[in-house]
Amino acid sequence: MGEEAPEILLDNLERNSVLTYDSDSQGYSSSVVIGDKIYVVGGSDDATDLSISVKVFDKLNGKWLNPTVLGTKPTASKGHSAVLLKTDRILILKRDSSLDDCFWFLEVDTPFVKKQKELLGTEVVAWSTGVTGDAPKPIVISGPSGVGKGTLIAKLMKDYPTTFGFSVSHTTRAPRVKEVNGVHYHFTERSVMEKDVREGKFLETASVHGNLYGTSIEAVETVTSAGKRCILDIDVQGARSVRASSLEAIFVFVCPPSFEELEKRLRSRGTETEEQVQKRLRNAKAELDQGRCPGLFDHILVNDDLEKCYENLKKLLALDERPDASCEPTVENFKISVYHSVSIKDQKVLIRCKNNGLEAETGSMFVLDLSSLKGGAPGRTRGRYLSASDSSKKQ
Ligand SMILES: Nc1ncnc2c1ncn2[C@@H]1O[C@H](COP(=O)(O)OP(=O)(O)OP(=O)(O)O)[C@@H](O)[C@H]1O
Ligand SMILES: Nc1nc2c(ncn2[C@@H]2O[C@H](COP(=O)(O)O)[C@@H](O)[C@H]2O)c(=O)[nH]1
Repeated sequence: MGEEAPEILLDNLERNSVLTYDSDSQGYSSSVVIGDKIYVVGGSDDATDLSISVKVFDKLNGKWLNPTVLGTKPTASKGHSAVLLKTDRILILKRDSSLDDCFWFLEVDTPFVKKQKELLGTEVVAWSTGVTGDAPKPIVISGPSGVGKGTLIAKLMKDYPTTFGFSVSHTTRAPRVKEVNGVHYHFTERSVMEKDVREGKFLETASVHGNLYGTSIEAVETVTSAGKRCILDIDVQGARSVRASSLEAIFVFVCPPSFEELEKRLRSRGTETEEQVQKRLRNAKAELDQGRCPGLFDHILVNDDLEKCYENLKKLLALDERPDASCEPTVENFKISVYHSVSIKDQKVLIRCKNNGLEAETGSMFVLDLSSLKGGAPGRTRGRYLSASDSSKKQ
């Protein structure tokens, strides 16, 4: 496309959103105007790129900006529609896709994207996929080293392997004897991890006991894409960063019954040198103070008797559990056809699918309720409630 402004051919939608045919790349793209920028979604020049591409044209200086694209990208489709929602995100409706792959949100100015723009110093956009219902929130488990976080999480994962999934962190620390790369951690060189941090691949990072640790956006997405509830084992600094992010989670702080017992557990684990044990115990004092800071953690658990603590953890997770997404009604035979139109009215996106281009009266209409949407990048956009009207069955 060179330095030319995107050519807007067909104004088929309200609110600055149009579908275009991009003759250079032989693919459909849509252009959405927000302020001084035009977001061109799709129509990649790169034949090897199997995902929907994003380009940004700056109207002020007449230049194309190459944005950093965060999150899992949607795979390319045979076409899509784009609808501007407020001024911070664009809804992309993929044609001929299953319900689970049809609704995507391209965030262009949400709080998460704004923060990443600041951090990276580049233009940033972030993808988030829409999921039905109020999927259960991720669980952040923090507490001083040796308190038993890993032990409690291992029990949960063993008892509920299809419900919970562990967010595998990155760390620059050396692996312990029984630790497996990719299972317990992604063991990484500091320079590699720092580069990934600069490229915006991390939800949070912290320097803990002299090493760098971090949760990548991909680690969380891998778990949620498998339909599981994500568990993060991170330190208090990490919990604070996640709290400040747009990832809505439940925060649990695990305390030892006493400092002496914590020291005993840490030593009996036998994985650290004396010098490292001393460092971890020093840090534990500060962590215990911060853990009690009001507003950071939703629940505090004392891990005295392991079985009792585990029972309490399970109770609080059940308490916070939202109705299972699979209980949400679903639309039968949902598919966005070639001939469709999209409009917004009263917080609702109306999608009219016609059987062909001529018969205006036949086909189906689907309604997406915008008022129930929450969350978003770096997680999923939850609360995607869709209903069908006229010839389509009601959910
Ligand atoms: N309630 C408990 N009573 C006695 N020992 C326990 C209890 N919970 C855990 N432990 C033991 O304490 C040691 C430390 O536990 P664990 O490795 O799970 O801690 P952690 O909080 O994950 O530590 P780190 O943050 O360093 O990874 C382990 O040897 C574990 O078996
Ligand atoms: N902020 C983050 N903290 C993390 C992450 N992964 C683990 N941790 C915390 O580090 C300490 C030490 O862990 P260890 O395995 O070396 O004993 C512990 O408190 C973990 O909770 C992370 O991704 N981010």
